[in-house]
Amino acid sequence: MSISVFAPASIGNVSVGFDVLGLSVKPIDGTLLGDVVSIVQADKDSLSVIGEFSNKLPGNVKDNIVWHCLTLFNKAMAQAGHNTVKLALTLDKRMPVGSGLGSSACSVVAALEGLNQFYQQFNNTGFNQKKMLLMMGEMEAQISGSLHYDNVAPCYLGGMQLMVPDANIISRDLPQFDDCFYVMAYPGISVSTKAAREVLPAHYNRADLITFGQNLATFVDACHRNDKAQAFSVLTDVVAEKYRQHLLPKFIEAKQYLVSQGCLAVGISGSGPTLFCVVDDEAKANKFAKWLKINYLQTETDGKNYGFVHVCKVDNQGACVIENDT
Ligand SMILES: Nc1ncnc2c1ncn2[C@@H]1O[C@H](COP(=O)(O)OP(=O)(O)OP(=O)(O)O)[C@@H](O)[C@H]1O
Ligand SMILES: N[C@@H](CCO)C(=O)O
Repeated sequence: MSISVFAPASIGNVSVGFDVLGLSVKPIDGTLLGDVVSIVQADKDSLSVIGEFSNKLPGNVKDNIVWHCLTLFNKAMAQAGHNTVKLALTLDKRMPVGSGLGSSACSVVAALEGLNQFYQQFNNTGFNQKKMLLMMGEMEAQISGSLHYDNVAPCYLGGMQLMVPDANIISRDLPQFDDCFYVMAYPGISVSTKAAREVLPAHYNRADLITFGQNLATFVDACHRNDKAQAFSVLTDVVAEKYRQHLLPKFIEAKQYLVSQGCLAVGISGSGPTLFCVVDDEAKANKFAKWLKINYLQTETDGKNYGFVHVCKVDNQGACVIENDT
């Protein structure tokens, strides 16, 4: 028996909800923007890493977050009194590391959901959604140095997710705007989440605190009322963007251009360097994607260009089984 699970890219923060809001996205051309983990029963536990961005990961597979997911999952199964078997895992690392697209979250979600789906079919065991989210949060915290669900929750559940301070709920699905396009521009350079958190101030002034609360509350209210104009008029980040934008070459110029051309909003996806731009017109989305390809992509220190631009919509499905051979 073998199973493959895909976990999609996501926009952490969505500008107004630092650490508490996230949106899952999928390219409209059908590209699989996310990681895939495949699992098959074997004589011993193993992990192989393949894919375009596999060479950016630790050389020792035991340092790969997917291996840690297997260890954590097996421990939880033992604690619950469930049997486990030896497994061969393959990670297809399709997501660039340190991209702001929730790359580690994609690996964590694909691995844990893959294991859960495997055991549900293998011996009718496994865990509920809440336990799964808790394990995903624990793995994401281990890798990025702080507990935040704004990538793992949308990646796992799909749609737009608002993290709530209630351990019994963790994440709430927010209504979002089906006619919107999210142009995602990954410039091809890496920004570590840890480093991008270290540049943030430890304290914020009262004016920023009030603006933050007002923007997030207005955005959530507008989503519930399906008021697109109001929602995107307040999509402004006073917590991270001004402190991080110097880590993103050409971000300020790109934002200025896109805003001048009438997009609904522009922001940093997660901790960057990916830029996201929201529009409700496909022709405009394609035009901006073309512009970003020419003007936002960078050359890495090895002289190569790893960047890409995708026109996306919201991925309402989240993690899903893409192959199931029983
Ligand atoms: N399967 C994996 N996927 C991604 N990163 C991994 C994985 N396994 C180990 N790592 C390590 O975890 C760290 C991830 O760093 P970081 O949190 O900055 O990246 P990220 O999750 O890709 O960022 P982002 O959420 O902005 O896309 C890197 O040092 C990377 O080598
Ligand atoms: N909310 C996190 C997302 C990291 O991808 C941050 O901005 O640091």
